[in-house]
Amino acid sequence: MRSAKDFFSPLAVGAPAPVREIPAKPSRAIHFFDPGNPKMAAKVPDMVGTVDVLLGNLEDAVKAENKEIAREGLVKIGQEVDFGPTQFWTRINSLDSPWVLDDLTTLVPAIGEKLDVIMVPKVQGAEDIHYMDRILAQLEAKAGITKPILIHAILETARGVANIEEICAASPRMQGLSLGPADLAADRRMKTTRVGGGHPGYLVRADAPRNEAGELQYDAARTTYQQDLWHYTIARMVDACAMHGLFPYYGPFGDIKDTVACEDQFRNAFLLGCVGAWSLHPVQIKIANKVFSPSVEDIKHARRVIAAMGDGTGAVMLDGKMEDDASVKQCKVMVELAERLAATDPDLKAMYDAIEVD
Ligand SMILES: CC(=O)SCCNC(=O)CCNC(=O)[C@H](O)C(C)(C)COP(=O)(O)OP(=O)(O)OC[C@H]1O[C@@H](n2cnc3c(N)ncnc32)[C@H](O)[C@@H]1OP(=O)(O)O
Ligand SMILES: O=CC(=O)O
Ligand SMILES: [Mg+2]
Repeated sequence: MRSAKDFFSPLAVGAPAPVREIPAKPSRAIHFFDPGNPKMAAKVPDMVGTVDVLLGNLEDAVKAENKEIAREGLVKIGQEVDFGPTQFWTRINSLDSPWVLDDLTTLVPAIGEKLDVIMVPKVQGAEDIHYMDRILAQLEAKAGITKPILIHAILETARGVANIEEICAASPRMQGLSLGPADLAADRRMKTTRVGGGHPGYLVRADAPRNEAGELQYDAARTTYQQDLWHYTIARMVDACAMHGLFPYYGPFGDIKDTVACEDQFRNAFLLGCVGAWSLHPVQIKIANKVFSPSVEDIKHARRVIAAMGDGTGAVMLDGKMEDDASVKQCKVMVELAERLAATDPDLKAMYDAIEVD
């Protein structure tokens, strides 16, 4: 591990200086597209401004025989499209694949100045981030890139989850983490075959009722409550990210048609502290934009608490509830997020501006 003294030194002569703070840019939906799929690629220019992040995916979901076409397609898009307020990310192939070296040596010189973040799949430990950190510095130096490309790691191996702290702390380039529930389930030998989301078998059941004689009726109909398979990992990811100044994201929700359950899964992640989720299909962008933006009710309440709390210390009663130093901080989290999102989302700005605080 590098010492605190040289943590922020470039790892190659001529590479740009690492950032000291990860910019909190809107990233409610990280929208995946296959740059080698002509239909999807053609939609990218029109999606600019409608989604916070456009990500050209080179890894899983791109067939082995199309890896080069996808990489070339991404270079073309990167060179031709003006991304305006939308961030431009890519997911490269995994570090143990035969494609990743070509991904990096092609993308950084060709479109490195435009790429905000590189998502690295199947990260196992700090050694993977150190590898990326050094090679990116070398490539940036060689290509004369002026701003460092950030790294986003997917949490999708058991070892990656076990090493989550060292992954987050491995480089000043670390931008965030995403939960990768499909690969993680396989790697952990979980018994779900779904790409994210819940599972009807993962539940708790209400206690058995008793009959008039006081005997337990195990066969009686009982309410069951489906639980969230991903709660533990998401909560762990949120803590690690908050501690290290990074941003946590829920990953893919594969049941594209079930927009209702997708919204629930995204909302759980939002409530736990995630800033966004992946969108695999255009229909999921709207869901993420809605769920990861504080609601009008939340902002109305937060503004009332902040106003009532004055200098932010002490305790007051508002609508029959106690508010104090801690709850005003919770409210500020909401208001600051709303302001940040509203700065690039005029519809959201209009919605928040119309709120009247009584
Ligand atoms: C576990 C993981 O690693 S998840 C991350 C990797 N997976 C991905 O990136 C998957 C990305 N998404 C996709 O490949 C596709 O959305 C699929 C395969 C899920 C569904 O594709 P389709 O069956 O074509 O969906 P559908 O018919 O509803 O598409 C409607 C239109 O939206 C387009 N579209 C679909 N997905 C996308 C997308 N992600 N981005 C842009 N356009 C898209 C289609 O090309 C189609 O265009 P058309 O109207 O001009 O014909
Ligand atoms: O890459 C994502 C996953 O769920 O696997
Ligand atoms: Mg994966």
